[in-house]
Amino acid sequence: MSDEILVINAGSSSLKFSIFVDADDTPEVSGNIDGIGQHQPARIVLKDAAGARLPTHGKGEVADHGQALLVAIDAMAAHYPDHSVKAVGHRIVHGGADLAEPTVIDAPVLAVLESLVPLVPLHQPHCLNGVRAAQAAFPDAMQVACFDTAFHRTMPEINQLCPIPRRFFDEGVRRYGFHGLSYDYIASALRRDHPALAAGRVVVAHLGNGASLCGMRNGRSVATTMGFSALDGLIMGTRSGHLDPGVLLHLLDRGMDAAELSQMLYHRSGLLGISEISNDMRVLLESDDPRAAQAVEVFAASLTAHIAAMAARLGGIDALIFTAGIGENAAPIRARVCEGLAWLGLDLDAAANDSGQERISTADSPLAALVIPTREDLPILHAVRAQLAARG
Ligand SMILES: Nc1ncnc2c1ncn2[C@@H]1O[C@H](COP(=O)(O)OP(=O)(O)O)[C@@H](O)[C@H]1O
Ligand SMILES: CC(=O)OP(=O)(O)O
Ligand SMILES: [Mg+2]
Repeated sequence: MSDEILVINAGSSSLKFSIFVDADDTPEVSGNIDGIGQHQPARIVLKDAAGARLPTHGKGEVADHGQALLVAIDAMAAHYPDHSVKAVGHRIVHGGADLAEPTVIDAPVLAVLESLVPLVPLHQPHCLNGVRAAQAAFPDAMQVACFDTAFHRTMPEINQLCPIPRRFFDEGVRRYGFHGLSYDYIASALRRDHPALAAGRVVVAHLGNGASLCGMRNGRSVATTMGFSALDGLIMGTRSGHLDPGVLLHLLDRGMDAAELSQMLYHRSGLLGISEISNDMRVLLESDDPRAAQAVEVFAASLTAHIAAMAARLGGIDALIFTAGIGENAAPIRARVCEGLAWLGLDLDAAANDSGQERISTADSPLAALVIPTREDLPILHAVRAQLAARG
């Protein structure tokens, strides 16, 4: 019998999990359950410590993130029967204005997290379903919340203000920013492997289903493209990103209500909305439909423009980092963006980009471009270990 730490990352329609046994950072078993609540069979991928695929048995629909956690626990138990989970670390998308440090979840903390559901309706309910399912499955385990908003608490107030009447800021309508666990990991990987770049002006592009940029100086967040909600900034798989607010007024005026608008902006916009084919970048890159090509073009152009704007906020840029599903895997997207930033001093090494190297800019490129796979589970794991150590 051994003591394990389970790390859970509940996304909008996926649940990623990793189970750690030893003192190192390699999970014994990790998995991704995708397609949750989509009224179709979920996709379950399990891997062992060496990254090799493990067989899975689940083929049915997975209705919500609570059920997904049970699927994950079953899958884990099948491959690793002798387990006793000592602590569970959760990615919680929103910590609000008050919660930033990793926090042990008790009833009052859970109530605060519940109160933030209206701010991130696509994410926070799933995170909390995961917490409740983990509490039920492991009643004696410590549950620790780690927040996506926390990394951005260092942003100066001018980058947290929305340009609407100031009183709304005091009511909580402010730019919080998300994907902070990913940015936290990238900042630490840069400090470890590229200390000179880490000390400089860096733009990190987290390009998954949700996508955002973080502008960092000396490894700390200065500005980010997601704001009050996870809708702002870059064009995403099914979310609009930045949008003329006049469009929303027009649609409200035409009789759309808030629920319909929300459904459209979160689930039917972005790459899916423009292409009418898919939210999945792989599908769009392989398609020969002109609408797919247009969606890819709009995505890349918007991304390039936002990176340039972020560089201006930082007063210049020393490194551009690509991460998450699209950033790590979509070489054609990286190529378009890097070529569009040649005027900023980015000299792409096309062969390095196509062959999956870490550095994709030439050796003497003034602006360095790197691909660094993200590990959102690691800041959570380290926070859980610290909480366990603090409690003896
Ligand atoms: N080989 C690939 N080429 C292009 N896009 C890819 C590739 N692999 C994954 N992706 C894209 O990555 C996205 C999912 O990224 P991921 O970081 O797993 O998202 P999330 O954590 O938000 O669910 C999808 O849009 C998918 O199409
Ligand atoms: C906050 C957010 O957009 O998360 P994800 O990319 O996991 O959807
Ligand atoms: Mg994600």
